[in-house]
Amino acid sequence: MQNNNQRQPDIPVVAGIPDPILDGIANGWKVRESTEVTDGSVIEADVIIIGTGAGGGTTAEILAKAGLKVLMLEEGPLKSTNDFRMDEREAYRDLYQESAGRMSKDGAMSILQGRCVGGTTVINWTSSFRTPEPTLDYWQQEFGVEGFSRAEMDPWFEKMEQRLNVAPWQVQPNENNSVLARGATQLGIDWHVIPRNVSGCWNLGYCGTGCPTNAKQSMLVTTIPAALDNHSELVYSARAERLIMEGRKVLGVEVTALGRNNQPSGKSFVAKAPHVVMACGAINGPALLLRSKAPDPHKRIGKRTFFHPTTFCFAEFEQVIDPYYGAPQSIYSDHFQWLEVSGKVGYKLEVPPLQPGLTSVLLLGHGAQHFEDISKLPNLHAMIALLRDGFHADSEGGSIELASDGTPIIDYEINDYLWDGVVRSWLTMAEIQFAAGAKAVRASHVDSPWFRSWEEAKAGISKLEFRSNAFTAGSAHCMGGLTMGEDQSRCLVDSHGKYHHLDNLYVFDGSAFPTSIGANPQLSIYGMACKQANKLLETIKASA
Ligand SMILES: Cc1cc2nc3c(=O)[nH]c(=O)nc-3n(C[C@H](O)[C@H](O)[C@H](O)COP(=O)(O)OP(=O)(O)OC[C@H]3O[C@@H](n4cnc5c(N)ncnc54)[C@H](O)[C@@H]3O)c2cc1C
Repeated sequence: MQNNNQRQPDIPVVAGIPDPILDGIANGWKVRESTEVTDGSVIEADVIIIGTGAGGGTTAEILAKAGLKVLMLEEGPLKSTNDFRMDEREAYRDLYQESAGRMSKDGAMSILQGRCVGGTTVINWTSSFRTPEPTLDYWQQEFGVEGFSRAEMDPWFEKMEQRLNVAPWQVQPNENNSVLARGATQLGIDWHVIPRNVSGCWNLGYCGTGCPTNAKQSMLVTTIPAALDNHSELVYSARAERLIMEGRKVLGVEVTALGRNNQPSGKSFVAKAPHVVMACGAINGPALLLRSKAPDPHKRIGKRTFFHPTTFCFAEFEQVIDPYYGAPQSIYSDHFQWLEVSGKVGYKLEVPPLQPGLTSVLLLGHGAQHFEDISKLPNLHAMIALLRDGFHADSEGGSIELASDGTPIIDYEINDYLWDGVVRSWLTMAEIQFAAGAKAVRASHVDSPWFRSWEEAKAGISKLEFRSNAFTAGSAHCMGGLTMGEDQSRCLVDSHGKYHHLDNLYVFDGSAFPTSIGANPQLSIYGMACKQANKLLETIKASA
């Protein structure tokens, strides 16, 4: 057991760890920064993969190992082991979309998403869940998705779990996570240990700033090196600007070479291949298709974009929590998740890591009160509830539009249906925190005081008013926008991930989900991409 009154020692800067990317480049991998590609030139390949995150990395390894010449295009920079210094400021600037400042159009939801080689897998918190069965069933019933039953998907999940070393976390949870387990046990709420995709994890807690020890089995240290070992090519800081199309065929991709500060360098090139896989994730995937004016007879591009809108509840404890150290998410509860599949919104309970920069934003407020709140950080705990959006007529998701410069605008509203879930989740979290021994609890709403007892919180939280921008609704789970299913009037890609209205375009990433997942999405994407990339491989072989 951890002694809560004993502070953990300062963690030294991690040094002397091998850097697989630098080693690979030294050994002759084909890796170029986009500005090294000759302006106006054409790169040819068997398959182009746009984006190198969960979907892109998985696909690249499978196709490259089968002997195909794969070209990976990634808009973000290439950063690796030696660049990851557990420094929030550097990480948000270098590894996140819009330097971690991505927001919904009304400013009410903060959206964290990756932008680097390896995508969001480089900065995620390693929780690894298979797609819940009710979600798979719902997709089949509502969208005609085929081949995604529990029995059909499990072998693909198992394959990726083995590839990425997914296993329940064996180490004692940190105090931040223990609060959830303790409070839930007190109240008879069931909880479980989270499986993580790590190998030899040092338990540092800074997964969100890039793993400095290569323990996190992100695409950066697993599938991308495997693809590069098998004669693939990677061009980074390379933004797919537009698809080049003729009739029902994609001929190639216009690529903008990004230079300093992620801005266009003035150079561009074209990539050509008989098959193009989009794996640039939700938000940016739909934006690419909108910029390209891709065929969309039913105006579905960007529609049904989901986020697991996430609510926060903070608690102050007498004992030290040190919420920034240790595996970020190791305990969860689905007690309130599946009470009704498509009725009132369900939610998953987890515990986020509280690095100081992130926490100062999430805590809301300003001035002396904010200073006082953030000063309590070593004794603070936070719990999150991830609302399962997309399973109800009043939860149709957001939509993606284009700004005048072609960048995505995210229109997503917290409506009455979701607000009901927001309030219920705050009540649940506050009750668990008090049951675990919290001395004060605060919902992440500007009008919420620090409540001193569960009775006070119960009365106070129910009175908090809905106002856009008055409370924290964050998201680290961007999903949907290019709905998968066989009903072409509602869906854009078929159950194999092929775009319905083009013959050689595929979407293998989280944007294809017809709803949110109801669990952290990475393993759903790995399993789905693994299945779909193998199917694509069969198709390519059959047509050779
Ligand atoms: C802080 C944080 C913590 C998280 N924790 C977890 C967790 O614990 N468990 C879990 O399951 N999930 C977690 N997630 C989410 C999970 O990592 C993502 O859902 C998943 O990686 C998405 O996979 P993807 O393939 O759809 O897209 P991504 O992994 O985001 O990859 C898309 C890639 O495409 C690139 N790209 C975009 N547009 C273009 C373009 N036009 N041209 C070229 N490249 C482009 C992007 O830069 C990016 O690298 C977390 C996310 C965040 C932000």
